[in-house]
Amino acid sequence: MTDQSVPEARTPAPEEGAVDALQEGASEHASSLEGLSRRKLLSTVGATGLVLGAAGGAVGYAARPAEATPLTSVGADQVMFHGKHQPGITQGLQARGHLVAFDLAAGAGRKEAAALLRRWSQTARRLMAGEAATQDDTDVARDAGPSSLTVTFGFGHSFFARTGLEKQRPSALDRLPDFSSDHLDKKRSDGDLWVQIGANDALVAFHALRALQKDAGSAARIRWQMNGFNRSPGATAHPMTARNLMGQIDGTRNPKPSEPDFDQRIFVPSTGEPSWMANGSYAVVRRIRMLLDDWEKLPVTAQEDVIGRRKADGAALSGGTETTDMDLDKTDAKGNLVVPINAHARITRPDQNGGAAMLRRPFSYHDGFDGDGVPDAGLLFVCWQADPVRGFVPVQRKLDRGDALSRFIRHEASGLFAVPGGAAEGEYVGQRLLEG
Ligand SMILES: C=CC1=C(C)c2cc3[nH]c(cc4nc(cc5[nH]c(cc1n2)c(C)c5CCC(=O)O)C(CCC(=O)O)=C4C)c(C)c3C=C
Ligand SMILES: [Fe+2]
Repeated sequence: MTDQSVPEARTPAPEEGAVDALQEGASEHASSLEGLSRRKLLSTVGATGLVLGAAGGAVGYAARPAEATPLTSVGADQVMFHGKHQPGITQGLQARGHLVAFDLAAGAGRKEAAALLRRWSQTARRLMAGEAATQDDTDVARDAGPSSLTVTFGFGHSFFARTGLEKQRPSALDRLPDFSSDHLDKKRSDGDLWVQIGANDALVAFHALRALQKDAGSAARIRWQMNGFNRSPGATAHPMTARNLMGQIDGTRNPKPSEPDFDQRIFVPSTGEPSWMANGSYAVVRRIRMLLDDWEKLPVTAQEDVIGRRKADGAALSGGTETTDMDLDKTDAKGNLVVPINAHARITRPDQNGGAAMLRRPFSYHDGFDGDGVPDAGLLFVCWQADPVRGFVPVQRKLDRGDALSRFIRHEASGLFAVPGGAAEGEYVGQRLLEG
């Protein structure tokens, strides 16, 4: 029963009286609480019908049975760290996200990078399983289950020169072209290493962020960090496509894993080049500010023309429901196209871009208000593809020439990262690059 791999410092210390209560029907569990992982503790007591909670107004952690309070599935949901692909690509949107870029420290090279990726992978595996990070865990995520935590690691263009691995740099990682409408802040762009953290609990996500930052030690320092969010699971009456901060249903036409060409579009094939990128993917990250003061002045019908879809239910302006195919040729009584020629959802379609497709998996962000009250809010646009030159780039080139949405958004930061395939048991992410 006891999981010796979990540091004692992270085990819950039941409040006085709590153990007594636990012993009613669960004495074997109460006596072996020491050493249980956070997740195992929750599921074990859950199975006995008892749930530990921090109820009762106690300061800090109080393992106290809260009768008939089930552990919600939000906390219990777990994503596996090991697998063919890294986590955090095909999973559903999480309520909380941190995007962080690190630069290797001066003097740190391939050896230090390998040790760092090993440490990071171990930490990510533990945290995603609901376990403690280290002996001196901060307890920030104590009481919570894994909460669908995912941690994803990527390498930026500059990583390869710093580690003497230029020959291993994929051509797909060539720098993105300049786009005429870009307003990029270089300090918040690019980076040697990129980490994406997502979870359905804000404390679980922050806990992972802090643990990974500590793991970086003297090998790497944070270059930039962005914090994002999505709707909380269970907030809507039934599962729905997400909304963004413009109020639109966003994600409707994302490629679906059930589609036959999904893997081909999103992942480097297992026989792909370079071989260390087998089953990996490329993430384009753009911090896109929404000019909400301008957007919110538009009547809803004008907003709908900008996108080409209805705001309420996401259906194409040509009719039907959210999932009905858009009729690009449909005209109204006056002969005008019902989906305007410059509508964002028309212009970005794969069939209008030589098949270019990407999996969009964004977080919204809000970093307060500028001095004049203008919101600094928008989309941390993260999209995944097997090759950005055939995914993001042609679509963004077209958007850069001006679609109807362009005057309401501004690209303020950018990054492109090679995200290797998932680590097998006993391996760390990027091992085939760093030790190959
Ligand atoms: C370069 C790629 C894209 C950027 C940048 C982008 C920014 C952006 N998009 C929205 C809102 C919506 N986008 C929608 C569809 C859509 N957008 C892209 C690409 C980029 N968007 C694609 C490939 C698609 C799907 C096209 C298709 O296959 O039909 C939609 C419609 C609903 C949907 O399908 O998701 C909305 C709404 C915002 C707000 C934004 C920048 C802030
Ligand atoms: Fe879009």
